[in-house]
Amino acid sequence: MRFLDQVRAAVRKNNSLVCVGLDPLPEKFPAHIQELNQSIFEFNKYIIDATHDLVCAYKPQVAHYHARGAEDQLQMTIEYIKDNYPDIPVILDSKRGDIGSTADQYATEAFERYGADAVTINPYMGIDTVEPFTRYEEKGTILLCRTSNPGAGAIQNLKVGDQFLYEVIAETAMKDWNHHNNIMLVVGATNPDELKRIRAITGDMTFLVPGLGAQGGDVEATVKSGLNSQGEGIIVNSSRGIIYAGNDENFAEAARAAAIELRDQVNQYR
Ligand SMILES: O=C(O)c1cc(=O)[nH]c(=O)n1[C@@H]1O[C@H](COP(=O)(O)O)[C@@H](O)[C@H]1O
Repeated sequence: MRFLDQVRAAVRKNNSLVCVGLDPLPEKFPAHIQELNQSIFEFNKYIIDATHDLVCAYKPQVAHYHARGAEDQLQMTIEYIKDNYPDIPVILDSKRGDIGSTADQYATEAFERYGADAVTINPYMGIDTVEPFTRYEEKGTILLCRTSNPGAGAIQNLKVGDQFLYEVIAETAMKDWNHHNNIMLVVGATNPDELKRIRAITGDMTFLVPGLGAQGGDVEATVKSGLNSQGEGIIVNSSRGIIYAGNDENFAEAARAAAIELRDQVNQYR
């Protein structure tokens, strides 16, 4: 099934636009999890089991695994989701971007080695660096457009003629690059005005929207600015706000409660 169809089906099945970010930091795990072999995988398993009926996607962020030499646990996490909750798509957050021949390898890594359903990439090197990903027609390619971090505006809000640079990215992605209808954009929840402008440019395109929870994005402004004409079109990510909601024996229940709260807040404004 195509990534966008997988997301749409999961959104409807779970009545949720929430994506849980799997950004493991072992030092933040509860003590009884820290003691386990393969603690990253064990932690993720609890979080996934506790939230799978509340989400439309999971998003493991690769640096959290690579930094600890835990690629095997990333692979096991993705396999666990595929084996147990095959309706929930997996977005590999790797923000790759490189010349075509290298991008080929990154696409192989994301889609063949890890079996991800979608991947985040940096589009600033141009179409030849994006195509190795979009060529996988069933998979999703999610381009950084207007990111959530504090320094983003200094570059992404530069004026190019009478447009902002992030608007050029959005328009180019939609009009010139989206031959297989499998491109999406990252638009941070910390910038509802930009979210609204990008929605106006891109019709019903789907956005990955990180920045709620730990980064302080406003749920109401995000949802109202980001929804498409179907009352969908945003995959709202929270990582730390959900997975570290508790840090004792009941951490999985706390994560579940945080995911329910975010799902319900988002749905309130749909
Ligand atoms: O591509 C991303 O996922 C991403 C883009 C962006 O603009 N901002 C952003 O925070 N992210 C990622 O989204 C997650 C946000 O985590 P929390 O702030 O803990 O919810 C992290 O994995 C970030 O790497």
